[in-house]
Amino acid sequence: MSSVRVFAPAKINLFLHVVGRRPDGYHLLETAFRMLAHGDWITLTRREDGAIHRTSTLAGVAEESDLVVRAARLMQTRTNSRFGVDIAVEKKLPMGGGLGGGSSDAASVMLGLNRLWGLGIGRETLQQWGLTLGADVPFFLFGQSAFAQGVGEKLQPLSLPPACYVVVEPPVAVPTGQIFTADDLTRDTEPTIIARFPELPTRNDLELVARRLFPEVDAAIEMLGAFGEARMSGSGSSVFLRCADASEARKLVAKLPSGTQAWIAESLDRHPLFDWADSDQ
Ligand SMILES: C[C@](O)(CO)[C@H](O)COP(=O)(O)OP(=O)(O)OC[C@H]1O[C@@H](n2ccc(N)nc2=O)[C@H](O)[C@@H]1O
Ligand SMILES: Nc1ncnc2c1ncn2[C@@H]1O[C@H](COP(=O)(O)OP(=O)(O)OP(=O)(O)O)[C@@H](O)[C@H]1O
Repeated sequence: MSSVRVFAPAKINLFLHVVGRRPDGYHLLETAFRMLAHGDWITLTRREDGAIHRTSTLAGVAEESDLVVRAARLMQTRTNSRFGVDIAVEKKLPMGGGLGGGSSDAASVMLGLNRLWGLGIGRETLQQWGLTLGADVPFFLFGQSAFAQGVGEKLQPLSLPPACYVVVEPPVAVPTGQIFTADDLTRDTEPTIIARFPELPTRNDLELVARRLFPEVDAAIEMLGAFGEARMSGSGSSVFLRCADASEARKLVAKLPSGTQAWIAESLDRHPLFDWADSDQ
């Protein structure tokens, strides 16, 4: 095998509570992550000369700072692999959309190279390495619905019934750092107890700040909220709503104003590359 085409799913945060702040300024979170069957596609072609290249373009992101290239370099450095790779990304997920697109791309490259370069690295090791690329990367490597603590790296499996979601992408990219540094962000939500989720009331603590700073997010929550409990994912901008089934989701999307960027996706219980990580000894 010298070439693989791999999927990089979106994630949504079913809730997101900010429960504290670390001395380095990073925030302690409690969140429930779930993957969706909608995402980017990445083709990895092994190179024998050790070079790592991105062969597609991504507006505003230079090759060396692209998370797919950084993920490949990380795998090469940590394992001393003699192989290289050409990476082509078919980008479907918006940047600054709160759907973890960049993190998911990075995780799929790590899993893809684990197989393409014959590395056999264990899942927990990959999760530790992945955290250096972004807070959401360990979740995608974990590969199943999860309750997360810390900055998102302490993960426990979460059993959730299958569900269908409508996701609206407002026409704006939200910089995550701008939301976390806002003066009016509340940082003292009581820690929740995983055993009591989903009975306990939850919310996304980043939502109020994002709505204030980005009117497009506010408008999307108002629009989708007319049909049920619409919620923002991550630090925004995307907004999601759970529907009873795909047929209800299609009816709902048909009622949205023309020009709305919206899609429907089923939940994904297992990452398609889950088996490409070994278990740690
Ligand atoms: C909000 C979430 O999407 C929830 O899943 C993630 O925690 C965000 O993860 P991410 O996009 O990978 O964020 P990063 O690129 O690591 O962080 C961007 C900036 O957001 C702030 N940040 C991020 C995560 C966190 N737990 N606390 C923070 O304060 C930091 O200022 C950081 O410099
Ligand atoms: N392959 C990549 N795909 C997307 N963004 C990338 C990639 N590589 C680097 N980036 C940078 O990372 C930033 C965050 O991108 P990403 O799509 O992960 O945001 P997000 O959907 O808001 O994620 P999160 O839910 O983690 O906040 C982008 O604005 C971009 O500058």
